[in-house]
Amino acid sequence: MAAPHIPTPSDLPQSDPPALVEAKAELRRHLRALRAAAPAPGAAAALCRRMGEHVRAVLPPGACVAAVWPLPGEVDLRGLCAGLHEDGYGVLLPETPPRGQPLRFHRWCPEAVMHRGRFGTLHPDGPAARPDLVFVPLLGFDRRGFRLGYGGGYYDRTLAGLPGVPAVGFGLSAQEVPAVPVGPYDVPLPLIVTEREVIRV
Ligand SMILES: Nc1nc2c(c(=O)[nH]1)N(C=O)[C@@H](CNc1ccc(C(=O)N[C@@H](CCC(=O)O)C(=O)O)cc1)CN2
Ligand SMILES: Nc1ncnc2c1ncn2[C@@H]1O[C@H](COP(=O)(O)OP(=O)(O)OP(=O)(O)O)[C@@H](O)[C@H]1O
Repeated sequence: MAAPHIPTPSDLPQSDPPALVEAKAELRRHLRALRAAAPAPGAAAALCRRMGEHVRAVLPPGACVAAVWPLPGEVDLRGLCAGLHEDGYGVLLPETPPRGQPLRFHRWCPEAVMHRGRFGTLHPDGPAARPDLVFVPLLGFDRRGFRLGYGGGYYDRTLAGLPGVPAVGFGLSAQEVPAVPVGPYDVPLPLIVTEREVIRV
């Protein structure tokens, strides 16, 4: 059997084709509107609980988990971050670099000084660190593990630079769609946690 073809930067276009960019933008608008409706009571707390259970099942204390500091409208992971920190896990949060670069992760603790970054994000002061697991925020997702974010391509680029590091998508079940439109850089997530289930692809 022929070896699978792994695309390299030299044979991939620099961005998605225009029709795909438009299809993703349209779905983002739809998902943002959907998200603006109040989520089911308890759904965010249930999602955070499942995410914490997943970390504790697959990683020993001392390991580093990359989460995100909430942007408006997103599930708030700050309680999860505090709980993991309390249990001895390293908690990392992303610094958002200029578009085209991968995210840089910094260690967070409850006393951390937070800096304002691009697109309204906040990240902790302090040294950069390598995660042992990356939680990936989802605006939308499908059962094949494909995801849609805010369109920066940040996570696709970041995960491409962290081979072997488990990536776990997270979102509310209301964010599931039949099929996310995908391009050459979109790599499916092996695992997605929602408030209802853990989807293994
Ligand atoms: N909480 C959180 N942090 C995160 C992400 C995320 O999805 N959620 N990211 C995931 O990659 C990175 C930041 N990526 C982003 C990329 C683009 C935009 C953006 O274009 N924002 C628009 C408008 C947003 C809106 O319509 O509300 C803007 O600020 O103009 C925001 C974040 C890293 N940190
Ligand atoms: N590894 C990569 N190398 C080069 N270009 C990439 C890479 N990953 C994604 N891109 C390009 O970045 C652009 C944005 O990607 P996409 O629309 O998939 O973002 P997203 O996954 O929704 O955003 P995010 O990852 O920031 O949440 C697309 O044009 C895509 O082709």
